[in-house]
Amino acid sequence: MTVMLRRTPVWRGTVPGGLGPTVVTLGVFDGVHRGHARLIGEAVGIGRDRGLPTVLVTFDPHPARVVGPPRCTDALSTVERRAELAGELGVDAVCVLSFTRELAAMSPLDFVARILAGRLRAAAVVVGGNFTFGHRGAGTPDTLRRLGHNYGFTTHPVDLLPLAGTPCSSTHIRSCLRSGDVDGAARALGRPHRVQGVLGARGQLSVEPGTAVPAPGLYRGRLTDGEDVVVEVTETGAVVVRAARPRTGPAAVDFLGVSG
Ligand SMILES: Cc1cc2nc3c(=O)[nH]c(=O)nc-3n(C[C@H](O)[C@H](O)[C@H](O)COP(=O)(O)O)c2cc1C
Ligand SMILES: Nc1ncnc2c1ncn2[C@@H]1O[C@H](COP(=O)(O)OP(=O)(O)OP(=O)(O)O)[C@@H](O)[C@H]1O
Repeated sequence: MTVMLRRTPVWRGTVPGGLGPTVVTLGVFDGVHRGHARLIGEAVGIGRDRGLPTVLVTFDPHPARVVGPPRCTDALSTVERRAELAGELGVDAVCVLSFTRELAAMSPLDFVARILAGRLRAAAVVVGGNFTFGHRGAGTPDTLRRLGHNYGFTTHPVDLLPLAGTPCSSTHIRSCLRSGDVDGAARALGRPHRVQGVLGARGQLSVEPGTAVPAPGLYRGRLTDGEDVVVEVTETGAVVVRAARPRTGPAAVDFLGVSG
């Protein structure tokens, strides 16, 4: 288990002693979209009311890369960016669980006993109404509520934030990006979609494999140092930044809209 504390770059190891009891919110949280923000807001509120730290528990890689039917899991954010955004929303610590086949095989009871109650000493658990966990996704918010009676935590299922009739979801944002609808992605995220990577001499932005980039086309973008740029996504999915002031090295570009 990796733990990242706000203003601490990366903490690797077990949950630091003295962190618990905690308020825990659970899920992948890719992109930290507006629905996730509702959930995190609820968790942070409970943490403040009870005087407890709020811990966001996330999974890496995306569980759907390890188990279940294949589906698009292109990453809307790196784990570090997820942690940064969660920190901005008031989360005190982020635990990254390696989603392995071994973890996937854990029963809901084992996950609660060993991880939620055992290591995190959860006093409250906040999840979306559609959250599932444990082998074959058998655990639900109701399972958490029942187990919580024995393990001493309260369970807080949160209604899913809708977006034009359907729940706001990472899947919806990935689908917006695949069709080049960066405005739709931004509406669900609550901010422009950001792609991080390393800028090369000809403006090419090298990104981690499996990063969600918009459909091929030309976009208005902004580098995180504030410069407005044109960004081309090529037919092969390469990202090329056309900046007046070329530079190289680590960079991030926000997709503001379609160009032209
Ligand atoms: C301990 C544990 C075991 C899991 N086992 C499975 C599994 O066997 N099959 C599966 O499709 N998903 C499994 N999952 C993934 C969950 O169903 C779910 O995708 C994950 O908890 C992320 O929730 P979210 O999609 O609401 O963010 C497991 C999750 C956990 C925490
Ligand atoms: N629209 C929403 N409103 C409130 N909570 C949400 C919403 N969408 C997801 N959640 C909750 O946020 C946590 C993280 O969920 P998850 O990362 O699976 O989001 P997602 O957007 O549904 O992802 P994906 O589309 O990839 O399945 C879970 O507890 C989930 O129930």
